[in-house]
Amino acid sequence: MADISQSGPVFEAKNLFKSYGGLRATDNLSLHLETGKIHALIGPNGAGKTTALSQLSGELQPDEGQVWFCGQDITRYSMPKRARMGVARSFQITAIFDDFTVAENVAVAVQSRASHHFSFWRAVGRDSSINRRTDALLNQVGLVAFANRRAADLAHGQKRQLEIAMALALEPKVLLLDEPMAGMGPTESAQLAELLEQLKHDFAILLVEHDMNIVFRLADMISVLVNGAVIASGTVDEIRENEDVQKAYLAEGY
Ligand SMILES: Nc1ncnc2c1ncn2[C@@H]1O[C@H](COP(=O)(O)OP(=O)(O)OP(=O)(O)O)[C@@H](O)[C@H]1O
Repeated sequence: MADISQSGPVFEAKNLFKSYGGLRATDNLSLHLETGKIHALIGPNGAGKTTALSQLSGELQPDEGQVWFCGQDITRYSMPKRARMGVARSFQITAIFDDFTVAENVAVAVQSRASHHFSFWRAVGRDSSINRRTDALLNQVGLVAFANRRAADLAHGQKRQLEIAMALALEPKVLLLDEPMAGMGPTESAQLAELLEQLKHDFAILLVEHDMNIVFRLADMISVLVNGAVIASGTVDEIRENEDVQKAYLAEGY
């Protein structure tokens, strides 16, 4: 079992390298995540953000380097195993069933978690505990009013909220969010940003995001990736003022 009582970073990447042929997509990448903080990973198109995220989630193995979670080396663990331990990647591991209602989708996720978590069933009735947990998750992400709506009929932003509820059903400690605002209008983005701000108190969050307004609003820490390497890491103010970042990235109008 992972030790979650230790202090310090809950999740850490140490000196990751990943190459495709002659292309170094990840070049000595290190970063750490702490509970209560959002760490944004930004960089121009092709900088290696998705490749990095995939190594953190377990979808991709690094050529070199390590990934640590709660004091345990999880580098060789698969994505499902990491997810069960508490490392959730949204929005690619969660598949919404279009013909199910919103509540049914969340209930499926709750049930799948429960099947790996025997103590969940002790002393409580099976269905009522699933329903209670489902209701709590719908409440947490602001979808209670849509519980009985077909998932296919949700607006784009609501689907993202549903995906977050499904990710939270896994009882994660770490949330790896891959461009959660993609395809959203300003109102939906603002709503999701508000939700992430609430969630961050309980989780360690890595946010890969193109929308710099959202990044500057939400992030506690920012790492800037260029050609697979972190060229700067710091607070929002530090990154805004960093000349290398301005030259390599912000000046390009991102
Ligand atoms: N499976 C692969 N085979 C070969 N090259 C790859 C593969 N996956 C990614 N790459 C290359 O690695 C580099 C980093 O890609 P990646 O998708 O991680 O960047 P990104 O920062 O997420 O880009 P974007 O912001 O456009 O999504 C790119 O040059 C890309 O073409």
